Amino acid sequence: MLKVLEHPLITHKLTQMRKKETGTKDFRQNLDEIAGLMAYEITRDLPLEPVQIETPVQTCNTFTLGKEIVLVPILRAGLGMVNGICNLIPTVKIAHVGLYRDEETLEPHTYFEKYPKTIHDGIVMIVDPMLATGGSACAAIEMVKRQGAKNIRLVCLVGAPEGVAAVEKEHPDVDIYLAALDEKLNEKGYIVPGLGDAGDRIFGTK
Ligand SMILES: O=P(O)(O)OC[C@H]1O[C@H](OP(=O)(O)OP(=O)(O)O)[C@H](O)[C@@H]1O
Ligand SMILES: O=c1cc[nH]c(=O)[nH]1
Ligand SMILES: [Mg+2]
Repeated sequence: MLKVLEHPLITHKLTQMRKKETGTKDFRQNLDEIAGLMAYEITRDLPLEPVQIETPVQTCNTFTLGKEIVLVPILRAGLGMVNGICNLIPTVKIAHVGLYRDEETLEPHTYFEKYPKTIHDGIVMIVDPMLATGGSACAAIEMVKRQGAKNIRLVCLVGAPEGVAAVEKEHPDVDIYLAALDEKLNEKGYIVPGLGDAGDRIFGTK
């Protein structure tokens, strides 16, 4: 399932990020804010479990979140989405998946992985601003599946049709959430119109 989260605040903030003159500080801040807004939409269907509590007035039958949520940022750029989501769901556990895309072959390479023990039982949200060829996302999904994860959502800011198709083909069980579905990839594998290299813009490495 692909869902493009169309919301005026998300669109406005993404436009600020796309502008080439936007510097590191504003790029990071807008990414942070969009990640929070996306998390609000994506968590609408989270399972709740019944609890009985005491209010100052009387006994109350109500609900709390029933499942642990595991956030999986794909390093580096995915780190830029962690704070915004943590602000909304402070109890999330955080895994880390280190992947970089070879600039020539566009193939993903793994350099780090670390997971909470309960990942197999949680609702897993893999986050990365960019879904280009889909190679990195598919590799991250395979990595969390190897840890036993079953309930997996992929949350990206900007996606290319090629990346969406790759994830849908290899992992039809994974729901994909985007803030925008762009036109295509260029000859270097960059998303068009896109926003450039997300990692470099977040961390100021270019
Ligand atoms: O869909 P794909 O074709 O795999 O491309 C997308 C990946 O490329 C970027 O990471 P990059 O390799 O630049 O690493 P970085 O986050 O460390 O900059 C981006 O953050 C994704 O992880
Ligand atoms: O457009 C793109 C494609 C891959 N990675 C990025 O950071 N940007
Ligand atoms: Mg990069």
